[in-house]
Amino acid sequence: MIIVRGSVNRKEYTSRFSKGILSRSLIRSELSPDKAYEFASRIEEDLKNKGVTEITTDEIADIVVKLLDEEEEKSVSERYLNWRKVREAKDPLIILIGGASGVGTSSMAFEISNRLGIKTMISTDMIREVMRKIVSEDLSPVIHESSFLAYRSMKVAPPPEFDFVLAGFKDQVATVSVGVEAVIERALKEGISIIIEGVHIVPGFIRKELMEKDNIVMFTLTLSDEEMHKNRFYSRCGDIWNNRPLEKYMGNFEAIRKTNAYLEDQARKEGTPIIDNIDVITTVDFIIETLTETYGGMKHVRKD
Ligand SMILES: Nc1ncnc2c1ncn2[C@@H]1O[C@H](COP(=O)(O)OP(=O)(O)OP(=O)(O)O)[C@@H](O)[C@H]1O
Ligand SMILES: O=C(O)[C@@H](CO)OP(=O)(O)O
Repeated sequence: MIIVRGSVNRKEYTSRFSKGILSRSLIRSELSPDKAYEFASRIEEDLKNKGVTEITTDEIADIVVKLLDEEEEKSVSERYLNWRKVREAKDPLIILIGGASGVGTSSMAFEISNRLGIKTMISTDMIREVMRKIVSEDLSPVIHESSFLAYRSMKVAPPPEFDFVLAGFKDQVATVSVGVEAVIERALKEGISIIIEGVHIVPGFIRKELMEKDNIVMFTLTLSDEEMHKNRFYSRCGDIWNNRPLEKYMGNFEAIRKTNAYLEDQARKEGTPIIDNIDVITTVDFIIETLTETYGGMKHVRKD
């Protein structure tokens, strides 16, 4: 039996060498499950042949990187190392992924959570749903509508020179942002990494003293191609569990595109990393590389 020594959140642990655990971290680096399991089996076999009975996670990582560099593209070992940088950091990582309805924030959040092994993920739609139960429609009518339809329930119509769709959208975002900040503060207090995604993650709406922390990183997803954006709604409505009617989004597509343009403007104004969410791998690589540049720097890697 091979004993593995490692540490998580500065707590030392020992466990038996597991091909399954090693395979999962290789799959996160975009290796196919079969190849990941084959690599894990070869590494275990090699350790046994050398009579190794105890090894550290860092030593395993060195063996993995050497093998990946010998047999795979450089990008695979880079992904593997990026993932370890983020996991070894001493501060919890709070990733905020915003974008207009249908752009792909939920899907990208799921991909990133898999790639980085971040287990906690919440959507701003869920936060809004909780707020709807607590805050009555009389008190805050704007949160009881979709973001792109919030204008319909504004108590006072905006001045004629204002865009009414964006006036309602901003009202709802400002209100739901209070809930988003509460989740961020709780994650910081508990010391857990989390991904928060949704239309209410808008640059400029989260308190500056939170956004100035370099373990809180926001991304804005956009879709410059309107047809591709429309197709995203068709694709989502094809999901078997989907109960959101396609007509609602197609019938308000122009309003949704206005929120997309507004999100882009806010991202440019606030210097928020923005990506055209055309392709899953490109988007995920962009987010991971940006995180590694900002968050993965030496100042975050655990010293002890
Ligand atoms: N990069 C991508 N490439 C191809 N398809 C994508 C991509 N991102 C998302 N999709 C698909 O687009 C559809 C909408 O994605 P998703 O549900 O994540 O959007 P959303 O932004 O969360 O929407 P909403 O905020 O309204 O829930 C889904 O069917 C998803 O599979
Ligand atoms: O408010 C919105 O824009 C969307 C975002 O997902 O939510 P709903 O499905 O309630 O319209």
